[in-house]
Amino acid sequence: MKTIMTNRKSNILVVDDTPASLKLLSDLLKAEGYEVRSAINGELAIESAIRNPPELMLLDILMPVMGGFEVCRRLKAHPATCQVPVIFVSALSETDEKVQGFALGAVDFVTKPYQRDELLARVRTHLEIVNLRDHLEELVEERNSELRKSQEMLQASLQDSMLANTHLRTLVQTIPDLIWLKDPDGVYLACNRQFERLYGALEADIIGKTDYDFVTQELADFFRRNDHRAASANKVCANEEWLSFADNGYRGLFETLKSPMLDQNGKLIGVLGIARDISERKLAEAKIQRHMHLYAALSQGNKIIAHCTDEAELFLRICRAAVELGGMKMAWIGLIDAAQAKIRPVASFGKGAEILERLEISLDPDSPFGNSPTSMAIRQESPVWCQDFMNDPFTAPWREEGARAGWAASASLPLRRNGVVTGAFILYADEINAFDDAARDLLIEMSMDINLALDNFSRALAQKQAEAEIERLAFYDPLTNLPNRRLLYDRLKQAIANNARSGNHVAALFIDLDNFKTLNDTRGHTIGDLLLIEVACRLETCLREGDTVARLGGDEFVVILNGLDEDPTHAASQAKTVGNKILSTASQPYQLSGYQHHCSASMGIGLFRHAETTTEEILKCIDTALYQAKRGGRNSLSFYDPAMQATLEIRAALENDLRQALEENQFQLYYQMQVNQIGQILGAEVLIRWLHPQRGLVSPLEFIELAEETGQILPIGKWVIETACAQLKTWENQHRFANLQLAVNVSAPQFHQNDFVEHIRHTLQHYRLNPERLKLELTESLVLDDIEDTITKMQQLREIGVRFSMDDFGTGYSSLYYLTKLPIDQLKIDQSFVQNIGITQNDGVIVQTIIGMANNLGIESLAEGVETEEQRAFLEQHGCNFYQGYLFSRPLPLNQFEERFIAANTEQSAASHVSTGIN
Ligand SMILES: Nc1nc2c(ncn2[C@@H]2O[C@@H]3COP(=O)(O)O[C@H]4[C@@H](O)[C@H](n5cnc6c(=O)[nH]c(N)nc65)O[C@@H]4COP(=O)(O)O[C@H]3[C@H]2O)c(=O)[nH]1
Repeated sequence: MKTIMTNRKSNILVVDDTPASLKLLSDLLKAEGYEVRSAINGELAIESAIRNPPELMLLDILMPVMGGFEVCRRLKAHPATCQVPVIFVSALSETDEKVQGFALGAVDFVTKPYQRDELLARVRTHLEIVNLRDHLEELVEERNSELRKSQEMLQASLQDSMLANTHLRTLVQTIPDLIWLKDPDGVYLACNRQFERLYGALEADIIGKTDYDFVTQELADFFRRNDHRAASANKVCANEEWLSFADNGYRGLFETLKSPMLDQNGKLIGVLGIARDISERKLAEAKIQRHMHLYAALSQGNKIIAHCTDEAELFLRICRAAVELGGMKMAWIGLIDAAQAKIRPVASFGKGAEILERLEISLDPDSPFGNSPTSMAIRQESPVWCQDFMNDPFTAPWREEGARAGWAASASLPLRRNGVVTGAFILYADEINAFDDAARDLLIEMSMDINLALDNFSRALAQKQAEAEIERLAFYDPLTNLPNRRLLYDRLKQAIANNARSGNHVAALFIDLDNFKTLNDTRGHTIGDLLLIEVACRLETCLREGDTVARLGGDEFVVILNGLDEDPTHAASQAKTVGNKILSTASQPYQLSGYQHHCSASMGIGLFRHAETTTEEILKCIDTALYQAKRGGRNSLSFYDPAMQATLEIRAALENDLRQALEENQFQLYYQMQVNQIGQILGAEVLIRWLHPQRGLVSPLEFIELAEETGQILPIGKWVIETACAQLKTWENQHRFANLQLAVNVSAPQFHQNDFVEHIRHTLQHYRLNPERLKLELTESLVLDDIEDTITKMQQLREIGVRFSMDDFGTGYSSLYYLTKLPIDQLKIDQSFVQNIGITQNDGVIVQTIIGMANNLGIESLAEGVETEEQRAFLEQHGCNFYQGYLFSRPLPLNQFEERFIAANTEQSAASHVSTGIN
C-alpha cells in the first residue's frame, strides 16, 4: 500500500492569461513549496497537462481564444488529464457560472480577488484529496490485483480438480481389478466396469442392490461375513475366493481386500472392496513351487545316488524323494521281467503304492495291459508324459484305481543299465498338465542320474564278481569247487587254533582214490574228472557243518573234522566212524557218462590239538598214515604212526638223492648167476645197486618202488637195459662169455611206455646183439595191468627174438587163461615158495604145481631164492629146469661174476677131464 505523501512538492499547473496574475499566483504557491508550472493560455495549458498531468490545476475562466470552461471540458475529455482536479480561479462569481464550472468537472471555485490563505487552504485541501484519491485508487488496484490472482488460482484449482476427477474415474474404470463400494448394510453404492462383468449388470443396476440379488445365498453369506469382518476389525481384511463371472463364465481365484470406510467422525459409512484375479499368479507360483520341489527331489536324488551302494535301497529312496520332496503323489520303479514280458515293481512310495500289487503292466502290445504309458515308454525307449491321466485313452485299464489314488497326470521314464532299457521310473501328480517343459527336463535329468547309478552298480557288481572269481580261483579248486590247498591250510590253522583253546581234537583225513591213475589212463581225463567231481559231492554229504573237505590235487582230498572229543581215544573213534562212512560212500558204484565204475579209497587219519602243530606237519603226518593204509591193502584207513613217519622221511631224502644218482653214475649192475640142473651157469639176472655217496650200497628194494612212483624208473630202466645190452655185446666178443644170457627186470611204468618196444629194438640194433640173449622179466601185476597192451608189446618183441620170464610167479592173481595167451619162455617161481620148501607143505605143493604147469605149457621153470641143497634137490626132483639163489651165488659185481664164471667153467672142464680121463 502506498503512504500518503503530504509534504512532497506537489506539481501544480497555473493557467491565467494575465501574466501578473499568473506570476502572483505562481509565486504564492511556490512560496508554499509547491512545484508550479504556468500556462498563459488555454491551449498551452492543455498541451502541458496532457504531456505531464499535474496534480492540481488552477484555471482562469476568462481567457481569450479559449476560456477556462472549454479548457476544463477538454481536459476532462482527455484520458490523461480527466482525473486532474481543476480549481477555477476567476473573477466570475455568479452561481450559474460556478454550477457550470462544477458541471464541467471542476472541484472548486475561487473568486478573484482571492484571499491568499483561503486559496492556499483550498489548494492544500484539494491536493490532499488528490493524494487520498490516488492512494485509494492504489488500494483498490492492489485489492483488485489480489482478487484477480485469487480468481486465477481458483480458476486453476477448479480446472485441476475437474481434471483429477476425470482421472480418478478413468483410473477406477480402467484398473483390471474389481472395485466396489457397499454401505454398512451391504447395499452397493458404486462399482467399476470390471465388477459389472462379475454380476453381468451395469453399475446403475447394481447400485442399490445387495449380493443376494446376484449370487447364491451361500456365496452372498460368505461375502457378507468378510464385509463384517473388515468393518469390525476396522482395518483392511484380505481373503482369497473363487469367483465365477456372469458375463462369460470365467472362473478364477481372486485375492479380495475389504477396507472399512469412515466419515470424519469415525462413523462407518461403508466397505470398499477390491478384488484382483490371482489365478495366473497362483498357477505360476504353483508351477515354480512344483519345479522347486522337483529340483529338491533331484538334488536329494543326487545325494542318494552318491551314497547308496544297494540298488533296492536306491530305488526306494529315489521314489521317496520324488514324493516327499518332489511333490508327487506317488512314484515307483519297475524292472522288465523278460520271461513274462511284463514290468515288475521293485520299489514304490506314496499314495496308491499298494495298487501296484494288483496292477498289471505288460510289454506285449497285444495284451489288454500292454499299452500303458509305461509299456510304451519302455518299447519306444523314450519318456511318455500323460498330462491328463483320467482322460487319456491309454490309461483306461488303470483309471479306476488312479481316480481313487488321485492321480491326475503321470510320467513314465525308461531306465537304462549300460545303455540298455531295463525298467522305468514312473511318477503320478495330482494336477493335470503337471509335467511342463521345466518339470520334464528335471525328471529326465533325474532318470539319467538313476541310469548313472545303475551303470555304477553294474560296474561294482562286475568288479565284485571278478573279485569273487579271483578269490574262487585263489582258494577253490576249479574242478570240484572244493577249497584248494591254500584254503585248506588256512582252515587247518584256524581249526587247530580254535580247538587248542577249547581242548577239543581236530582230525585231518587224507583220502586218496585207489587206482585212479588207471581210470585216468584207460578212460581218459574227462571220465577221471567226472569221478573226482562225484567223489567231492559224496565227501561233502558225509560231513557236518563246520567240517571242511578240500582237494589237494589229483585224486587227493583232505577232510578236517572239528570239535572232536577231548579224550583222544574217543576222538579217534569219532574220526574212525566218519572215515569209515567216507570209505563206504566212496566205494559205492559210480555212473560216469554211462560207464559204471567201481573204486575204493584209502585214508590216513591224524588227530591234533596242539596250537604249535603246523599245517605242514599235519599234512605230513596224514600222508604217512595214508601210505601206511595203502600198504595195508586198498579201501582201508590207518591212523598216523610216528615210526612210519621216520621211514617216510628217509624215503623222502632218498627220493631227493635219487634225482642226481643217474647223472652222477651212482648206479651199478650186479649179476646173479642162473644155473641149470647140472650147475652150469647159463647166464645171470642183472640187479641194480645204488652206490650212495653217504649211505653206501642201497638195495633196489629201497628205491625201485620210489623210482616207480616218481617216474625216475624210466631213465633208470633205460640205463639198465642199455648197460645190460652193452655188457652182452662185450661178452659176445669174449669167447668164454659169448653164450651168456642176461635177465633184466622191467617195471610196469617202463613197460607201458609207448616207445618201450622201439627202445628195445633200437638198443639191440645199436649193439648188433642176438635178441635171444636178452630176457625180460615181467611181473604178474605188470602183465595184468593192461593186458591188451602187454600182449601186443610182448608179441612185437617176441617177433624179433626177445625172451620173457614171468617173475614172482605164484604171488599174484595169476590168470591161466592169459598165461596161455602170452609169449612167455619161462616161469620164475617166487623165492617165498622156494624158501618154504620143507617148511610148509602148501608151498611145496605150489612149487610142484608151478613146475608141472610150466612143463605142460612147454615153458621153462626157474626157481629163485634157492639157498639150500635141500631146496635144490626138491626142485630138481620135481623137474625144475633152472635155479638162482645164494646156494649158487649172491648177486655180484661184474668182475666178481666173471671171475666166478671163469672159475666154475674151469672146475667143470676139470671135472669133465677127470670123468673122461683126460687128466
Ligand atoms: N634172501 C634171498 N634173496 C635172494 C636170493 N637169491 C636172490 N635173492 C634176491 O632176490 C631178488 C631177486 O630179484 P627180483 O625178484 O627180480 O627182485 C628184484 C627186482 O624186483 C628189483 N630189481 C632189482 N634190480 C632191478 C632192476 O634193474 N630193474 C627193476 N625194475 N627192478 C629191479 O629189486 C628186487 C630186489 O632185488 P635184490 O635186492 O637184488 O634182490 C634180488 C636178489 O638179491 C636168496 O637165495 N635168498
